[in-house]
Amino acid sequence: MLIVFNPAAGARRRRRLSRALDTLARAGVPARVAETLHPGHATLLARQAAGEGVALVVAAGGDGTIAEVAAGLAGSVARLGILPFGTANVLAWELGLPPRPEAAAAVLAGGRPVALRPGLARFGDGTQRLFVQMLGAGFDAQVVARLDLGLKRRLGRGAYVLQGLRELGRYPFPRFTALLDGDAVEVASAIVSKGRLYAGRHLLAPAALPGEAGFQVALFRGGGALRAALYGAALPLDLLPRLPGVELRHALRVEMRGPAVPVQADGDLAGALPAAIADAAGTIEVMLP
Ligand SMILES: Nc1ncnc2c1ncn2[C@@H]1O[C@H](COP(=O)(O)OP(=O)(O)OP(=O)(O)O)[C@@H](O)[C@H]1O
Repeated sequence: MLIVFNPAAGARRRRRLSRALDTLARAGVPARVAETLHPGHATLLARQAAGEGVALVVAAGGDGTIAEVAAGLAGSVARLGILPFGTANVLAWELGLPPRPEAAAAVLAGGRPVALRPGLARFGDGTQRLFVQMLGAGFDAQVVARLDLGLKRRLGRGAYVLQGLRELGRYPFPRFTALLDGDAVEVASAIVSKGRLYAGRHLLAPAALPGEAGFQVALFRGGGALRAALYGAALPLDLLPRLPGVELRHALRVEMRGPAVPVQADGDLAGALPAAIADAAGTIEVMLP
């Protein structure tokens, strides 16, 4: 087993890592640790490990680290493990993974593999981005783009709230076109989701099913600071999907065109529109309880 550890993800991450390693050692499971040195490094480390025949490559970090490791494992038979040490850990909540390092390590040692079907975004500049949980275009990506890593370390998820409030006053909410299996909708923001949850444990897409082909797409037709503030307030109450102006639809393919609004994937800035999103070519087996 190789553990790809992102030292920049989440809080108290080194202590969490040593608690997970203790559990693995007690269970007699050999584990090697490789630290990421820069964004994107986890993909290289995972790809190399899969090429060397490592059977289980573990992402120790948040959703961004998981997505990077998954991108490195795509097309191989290596399995994905998760030690949820990030800030929001949306995928871990979605999959029912335990947050305590000891319990998460026990899943690596004795869990069952389940197929995960990531999404893949292709951008107009030719770049591609694999994502495991969700991709957002518009306001949420603007918040992610402007978020300072130091602030995130100090405040955790509160940093997103603070940055969101800052962006309310300056984001212009440009409209763009989302094509859902060819059907055009004008929106101010859109979130293309594999799962039910968003920004931690908050409900975004109640109809999402694990392993399902395609995506649940949350369409935010109206822009403006007031409306975005309302959506932000509704999110922790799990009321967002029920608000007027929020529409949820299933689609196998999503294309987004228009002004170059920012796009985030799994909580990290990924690029700007235009983007075309579909399921990635294969599945990846992830270890679950
Ligand atoms: N050594 C490093 N220094 C700085 N950034 C790094 C390093 N290694 C990886 N990264 C980047 O850190 C970013 C954040 O990681 P990640 O998403 O895993 O944690 P998080 O943001 O705390 O958690 P979550 O996404 O669950 O909120 C990723 O974009 C990753 O590319």
